[in-house]
Amino acid sequence: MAYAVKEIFYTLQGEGRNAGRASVFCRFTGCNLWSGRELDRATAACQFCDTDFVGMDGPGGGRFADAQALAAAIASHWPQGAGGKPAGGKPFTVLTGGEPLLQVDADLTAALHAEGFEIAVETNGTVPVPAGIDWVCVSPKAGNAVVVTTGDELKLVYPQAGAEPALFEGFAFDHFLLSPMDGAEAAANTAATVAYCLQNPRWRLNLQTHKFLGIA
Ligand SMILES: C[S@@+](CC[C@H](N)C(=O)[O-])C[C@H]1O[C@@H](n2cnc3c(N)ncnc32)[C@H](O)[C@@H]1O
Ligand SMILES: Nc1nc2[nH]cc(C(=O)O)c2c(=O)[nH]1
Ligand code: SF4
Ligand SMILES: [Mg+2]
Repeated sequence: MAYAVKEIFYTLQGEGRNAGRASVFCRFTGCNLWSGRELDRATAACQFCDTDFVGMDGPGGGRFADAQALAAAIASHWPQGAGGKPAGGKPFTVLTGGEPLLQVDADLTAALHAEGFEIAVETNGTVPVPAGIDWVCVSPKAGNAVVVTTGDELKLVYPQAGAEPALFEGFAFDHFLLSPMDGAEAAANTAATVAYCLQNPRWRLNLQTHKFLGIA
């Protein structure tokens, strides 16, 4: 099938347990919880999104006709070392969006594995995960039923009325992370997140390090 991609870029993963790891980000167009238009934000199922995922007009974006074409485009962003081989370290890609699992399928994960990639996904947890994802990060959104209750890290934006952390503690994840909600109340949300983690040591603070580093 074809894939609609907003942008592809090479940076350090800014968040979660893979923070600091060199990564090719592939941002898919579109989300099931918001149109991406500011006019619709106040009535959307997810209202605090910090990301532009509309269209295919970003760097490296476009429509890719099949899985091989998209996997090759992602691979072209990984640095080449001596002899034209990938530079040291296993090539790593983060599939995000928008909601990547509206488009990611087993054809794409197989094509990325054939290119040598380890594959992470950032998902809102409302769509089942296809075969072949190596690292699953679920970030629940209040009011939207989570169907992905197993994975590697559960990264909850805090605070969200109706998505209190305790609701997710029975899920089967290796890591439970709390991210302060960015936006107008970022400073207060950061203080509240620190206080929550101090009171509830099961949860660890997650910071969006790329934002204060000033990298993509
Ligand atoms: C833009 S989303 C795309 C992936 C997927 N749709 C999701 O929500 O997980 C990537 C990550 O950014 C987080 N995020 C979005 N807006 C945020 C905000 N205002 N503050 C903190 N994290 C935010 C999401 O919760 C998610 O973990
Ligand atoms: N550096 C960097 N790390 C990220 N981790 C998750 C991101 C996302 O937008 O999904 C993101 C992003 O956009 N940039
Ligand atoms: S689910 Fe993810 S991409 Fe969709 S609006 Fe919310 S944060 Fe943004
Ligand atoms: Mg982001």
